[in-house]
Amino acid sequence: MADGTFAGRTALVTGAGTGIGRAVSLRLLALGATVVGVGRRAEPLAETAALAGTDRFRHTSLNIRDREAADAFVAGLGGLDLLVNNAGGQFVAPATEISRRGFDAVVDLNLTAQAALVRAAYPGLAARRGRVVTLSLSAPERGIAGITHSAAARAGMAALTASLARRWRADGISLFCLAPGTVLTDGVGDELPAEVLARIVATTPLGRDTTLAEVAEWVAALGSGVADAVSGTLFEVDGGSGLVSAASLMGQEDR
Ligand SMILES: CCC/C=C/C(=O)SCCNC(=O)CCNC(=O)[C@H](O)C(C)(C)COP(=O)([O-])OP(=O)([O-])OC[C@H]1O[C@@H](n2cnc3c(N)ncnc32)[C@H](O)[C@@H]1OP(=O)([O-])[O-]
Ligand SMILES: NC(=O)C1=CN([C@@H]2O[C@H](COP(=O)(O)OP(=O)(O)OC[C@H]3O[C@@H](n4cnc5c(N)ncnc54)[C@H](OP(=O)(O)O)[C@@H]3O)[C@@H](O)[C@H]2O)C=CC1
Repeated sequence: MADGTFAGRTALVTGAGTGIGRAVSLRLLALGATVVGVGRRAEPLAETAALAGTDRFRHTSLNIRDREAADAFVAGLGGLDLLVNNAGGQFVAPATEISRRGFDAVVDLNLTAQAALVRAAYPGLAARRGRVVTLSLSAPERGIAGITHSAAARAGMAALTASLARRWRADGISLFCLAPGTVLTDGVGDELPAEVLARIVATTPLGRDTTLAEVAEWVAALGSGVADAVSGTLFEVDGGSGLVSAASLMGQEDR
């Protein structure tokens, strides 16, 4: 993306204090955007602000699962050029060991709360003919044993994105899902043992992880408008890992 691509544009990035959300925020800022970063914890957001070194980064503690607070916050932003629905995640567990509360928490974070953010952002996006980029997982519709709750939620978000794209085209709004392969963030490191991560990366056809810089550039490109001939699509920017990793994150004994 060329310098200044986002000058005068405003983006909301969820999960902006860590990993992918931080990298995306810094890239959008470098391209001239004003970025509103949210997450539950103030400290990582403040670290992103220090790295950004510009008053074009504004940050606020917000739990996107707190529906009333999230709706009010998004409404208060007014016109919005880009929503980056990045806050998400799950825990790895056999399907038979996921409690009702555990299932609900993951579906709430990765589908219901993300969908509510998109809904809340609609007036602001329509005012600016804006875009939505939702971070997702590769090939959720082909199944990912070990994170069945998250695969179900991400497939739901992909379906919602496609459904809204059909209707919101008339308002000039484009929506995308972006599934990176393995991005070696602290978040994924906390979630999966190092040997599992190494196996996933080693079996990726490209032979490596997806870098933060690659993910950030893809989000910037999708958010910029260069891809507006497309809408409603899930892009798998994963080095082919979705082709081979749909089997299991856990091993054959998973139920
Ligand atoms: C993996 C492939 C590539 C993907 C990479 C990434 O996504 S990188 C991004 C990586 N980053 C992230 O993933 C970060 C985002 N993740 C999160 O914010 C949270 O982990 C959460 C949303 C998944 C749960 O949020 P919350 O605060 O609502 O959770 P809570 O503590 O209140 O528990 C609710 C229920 O869940 C249950 N439970 C929890 N852990 C386990 C477990 N290991 N086992 C079994 N169950 C578990 C817990 O027991 C409870 O049920 P119970 O016992 O009452 O019946
Ligand atoms: N890393 C990878 O290999 C891959 C990652 N992804 C997806 O990309 C996204 C970012 O992942 P990554 O950067 O690696 O992981 P992180 O764990 O670093 O990022 C998750 C971010 O979301 C925020 N967050 C979590 N829950 C909430 C909430 N309820 N309200 C507000 N913010 C919340 C966290 O901040 P806080 O805790 O302060 O709220 C954190 O900043 C996730 O959706 C992840 O599933 C997809 C495929 C692969």
